Amino acid sequence: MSDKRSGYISWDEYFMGVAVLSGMRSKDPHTQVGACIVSEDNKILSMGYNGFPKGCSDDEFPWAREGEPYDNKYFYTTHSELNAILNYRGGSLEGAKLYVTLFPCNECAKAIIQAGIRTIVYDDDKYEMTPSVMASKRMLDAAGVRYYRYKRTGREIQITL
Ligand SMILES: Nc1ccn([C@H]2C[C@H](O)[C@@H](COP(=O)(O)O)O2)c(=O)n1
Ligand SMILES: [Zn+2]
Repeated sequence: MSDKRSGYISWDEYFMGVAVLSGMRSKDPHTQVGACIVSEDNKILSMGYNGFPKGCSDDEFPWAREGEPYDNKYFYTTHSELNAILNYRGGSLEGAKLYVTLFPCNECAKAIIQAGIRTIVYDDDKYEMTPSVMASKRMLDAAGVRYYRYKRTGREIQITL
C-alpha cells in the first residue's frame, strides 16, 4: 500500500486560497477583499467579495476614495464579510469560521458576532490603527470571537488559470 502524498496544502491555505480567489472578482480599483465561511467540519458554506449591492451598477456608482461621502464608494460598497454572510442560503452560521483577506471593520464585526461566527482567520491588517478596526477588535474580544493571522507559507500559489 503506497504512502499518502506529502506536501498537500493545509486547511488554512486551502480556505484562504478560496478567499483570495473570491477577492479576484472585486471591481474595487484600490482594495480587493475576499471572504470564505467554513463549517466546524471544514465544509465551505459561503463566499463573498467587496462590491456594490445587486442593481447598483459597477459602472455608475462611485469607486472614488475621496470627495463628498455621497460621491465616494464607502456609503455603497458591501464588504466581503457581509456579502459572505448574506450569500449563505443555509440555516445557521453558528460556530462557523471566517477566512478573510483583510481584517474586518467594526460594522462587519457586528454582523460576524450576531451571525454566530466564532473564529476569524485574516491575512492583511493594514487598517489596524484605525478606530474602525480597533473598535472591531474590542467587540470581537468582548464577544469571545477568536481571530488569528494566516501564517503565510511562502509557497502561496499564484492562481493564473
Ligand atoms: N475588512 C474589509 C475592509 C474593507 N472592505 C472593502 C470596503 C472597500 O470596498 C474596500 C476598502 O477600500 P480602501 O479604503 O482600502 O480603498 O474594501 C472589505 O470588504 N472588508
Ligand atoms: Zn466591513
